[in-house]
Amino acid sequence: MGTRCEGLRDSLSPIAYYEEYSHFRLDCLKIDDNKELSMSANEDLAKERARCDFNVSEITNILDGGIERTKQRKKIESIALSNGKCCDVTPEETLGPKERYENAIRKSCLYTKIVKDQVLTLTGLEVLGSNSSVLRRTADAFFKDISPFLLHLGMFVPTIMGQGTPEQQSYWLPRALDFQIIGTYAQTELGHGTFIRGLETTATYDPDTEEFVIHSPRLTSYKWWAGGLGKTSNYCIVVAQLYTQGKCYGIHPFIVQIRDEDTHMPLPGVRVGEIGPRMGFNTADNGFLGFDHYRIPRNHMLMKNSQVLKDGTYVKVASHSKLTYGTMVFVRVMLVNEVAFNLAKAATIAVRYSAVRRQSEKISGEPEPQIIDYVTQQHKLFVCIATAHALQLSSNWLWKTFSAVLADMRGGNTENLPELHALSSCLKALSTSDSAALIEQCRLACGGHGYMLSSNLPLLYSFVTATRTYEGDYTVLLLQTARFLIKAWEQAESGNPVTPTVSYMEEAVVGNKYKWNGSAEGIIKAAYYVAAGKISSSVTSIRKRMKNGKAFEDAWELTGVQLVAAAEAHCRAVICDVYRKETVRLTANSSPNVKTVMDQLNMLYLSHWALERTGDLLRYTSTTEDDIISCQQRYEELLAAIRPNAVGLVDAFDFPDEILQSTLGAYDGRVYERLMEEALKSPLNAEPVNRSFHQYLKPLMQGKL
Ligand SMILES: CCCCCCCC/C=C\CCCCCCCC(=O)SCCNC(=O)CCNC(=O)[C@H](O)C(C)(C)COP(=O)(O)OP(=O)(O)OC[C@H]1O[C@@H](n2cnc3c(N)ncnc32)[C@H](O)[C@@H]1OP(=O)(O)O
Ligand SMILES: Cc1cc2nc3c(=O)[nH]c(=O)nc-3n(C[C@H](O)[C@H](O)[C@H](O)COP(=O)(O)OP(=O)(O)OC[C@H]3O[C@@H](n4cnc5c(N)ncnc54)[C@H](O)[C@@H]3O)c2cc1C
Repeated sequence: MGTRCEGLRDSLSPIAYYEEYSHFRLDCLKIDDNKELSMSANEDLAKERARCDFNVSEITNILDGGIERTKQRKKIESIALSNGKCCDVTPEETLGPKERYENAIRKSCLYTKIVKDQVLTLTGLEVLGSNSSVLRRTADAFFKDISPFLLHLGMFVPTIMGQGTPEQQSYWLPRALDFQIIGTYAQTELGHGTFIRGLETTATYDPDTEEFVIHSPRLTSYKWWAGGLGKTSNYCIVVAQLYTQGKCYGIHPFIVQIRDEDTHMPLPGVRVGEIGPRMGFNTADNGFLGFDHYRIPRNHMLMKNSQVLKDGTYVKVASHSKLTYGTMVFVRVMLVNEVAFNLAKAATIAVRYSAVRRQSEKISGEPEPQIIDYVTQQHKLFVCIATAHALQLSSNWLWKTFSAVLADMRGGNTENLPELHALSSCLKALSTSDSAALIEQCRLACGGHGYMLSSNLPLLYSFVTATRTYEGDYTVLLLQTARFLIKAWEQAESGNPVTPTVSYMEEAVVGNKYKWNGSAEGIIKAAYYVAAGKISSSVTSIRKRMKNGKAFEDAWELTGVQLVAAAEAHCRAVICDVYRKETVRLTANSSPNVKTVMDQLNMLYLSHWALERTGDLLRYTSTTEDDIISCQQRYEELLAAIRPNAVGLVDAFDFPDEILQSTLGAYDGRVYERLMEEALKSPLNAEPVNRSFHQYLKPLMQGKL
């Protein structure tokens, strides 16, 4: 698929295996003689591109954040892709767990070298911050699954940057950025993931030696899950309960060396390993880690937010108690972009495939239509394109909000941190949950072939569905947002000013019912009214329960289902609002056809969610059945209007084949040829008869077992 890259045949044993079976493979390919396997591009896709009525690169530039950023992305992509060593000769998913991991390390080192030698010199450190999505895109040309180094750049480095003092940063960052050390982020334990105040690993300060003693008192205190921890990392951030002068001060981050820098052997007092096969992330050596009274120097505690002095005195530096959670907030912000990118990939695969695939007859005896011409298929797919746009634009907006709050906090102002926490929590929850569901929808839209790993859809799903859990589970994060919403509601009720993202409450607390109008702005306002209605209902339930004698905590817990729904509705309204405003802003100077198609996608998203939430609209606004009927009609008109531009729209995501890594989604649409090429690489096709025939089947068939 894409350009197959050679040149790595001697680096791994599976390659030799491949060499052997390639004779058999060549035999099979004799099918070529019958001209069944065509090398030319698919005609239907070519026709689709010819009928697209807008300038594809204009939308690419909008999504990239401007023409200059597109140019820079393409430059970085071409550096990485022209290296010619990115692809596997043997599909990575056909390797055993050990070979797969070793292959992932080989590719990670290769990729890191390219980034260090060529990309960083071109872009500077910026590529690790707001521009890191470029690295993520390019990395996908190397990894179908996950790089074992993901947590190094994704969390180890950001934690040092966010939690270390300037001195600690100047000591650790050069080593980490130069990959002299490789680290990860070990917070979750066997016994606790969500409730981090309940973590059990301890870090007890010993003033005599000026060291911390890191200890895992019981099985449930073992660190569990950290990516790259099992075999790759020699350092990691360990989050542990800090004890000094006989008192526990709660969880704090420490940099802990776990393996010898030369031999890579686990250090005495450290027990580390890999946690075993998982649904996805199988090349990321997620690990476990335990300590037996393991000592680290005092200055290995990351001390930007709080310090332990030589004599053991604890000093709180930060002005907000939750600043230690900063890395999690940062990664939640990054994840919105991450899942938008993965959804865009899935949409590209499924839309291109649906233009190539022909199935059934609309009218008996007539040629089979492209499946993309079924309105039900359009219903499955176009919302995926629209959601990828919605999340991409929301992620850019969230990044700006995050950067502004960070700048405030550098000046000591943490006033906007609760709003940022509420926003990043719900956007992380919804974006990951929507993307996982829609990627699965893309897979289902591709029928049986979507089930093939070579389509890349199953791997995309297994990766993205994990994002719903890690970095804060969906429900738990929505409940965090709900805390903020309920407080804001109470503020609005008592006539006090509220922050911008909840300003809709000021109007809603008065008790007006919103009158439906089908414009974009009308639907957004309705969405805010639904959110307000759900928040108001939750507040009423909590108060009623408290009136009946429940404590606040119990009343809150019993209202949990409504609170999650309220936070979901709030976040949906925010996404709809941001998506609309950003679309209008970003297409202000676009050519008319780009403006039209972007507006259609935006309206499709808004109508889709209005129809999905019909019950809420009928309950919390004065929307009527006739309004719903006209919304449905508008939605179906939009499907028809978008149809001719569907392939152009996914082309605008601008994924090179090497990054898409899909038999079904490659640019030229040679779907069937690629499926067969990939099938022939299956290790089971290495020989005409498998040895199990002689060992088991034959004796069974001949009654000799
Ligand atoms: C080639 C590479 C390129 C690089 C690019 C990278 C791309 C990136 C993509 C991918 C990389 C990443 C891959 C990652 C892999 C996975 C990593 C992991 O999973 S690491 C583990 C994460 N673990 C969690 O997230 C635990 C979730 N749990 C929690 O966050 C907390 O325990 C929580 C929030 C559920 C409760 O915390 P409480 O118990 O301390 O807090 P309470 O008592 O409930 O609240 C007190 C107050 O503090 C606020 N609060 C809580 N958290 C806050 C926060 N973070 N900020 C501000 N306020 C917060 C609350 O809202 C509350 O506020 P009021 O009192 O109501 O006003
Ligand atoms: C692929 C993957 C990679 C990961 N990588 C890392 C890593 O690198 N480093 C790291 O430290 N961790 C990592 N994790 C761990 C991850 O952060 C946790 O799994 C996650 O935070 C959820 O915690 P948990 O597993 O303890 O689930 P639990 O908290 O046990 O949740 C189980 C269920 O209980 C519910 N629940 C829990 N608490 C509440 C509540 N208060 N109210 C209502 N419902 C609740 C949840 O909604 C969920 O349905 C990774 C996880 C995965 C799957």
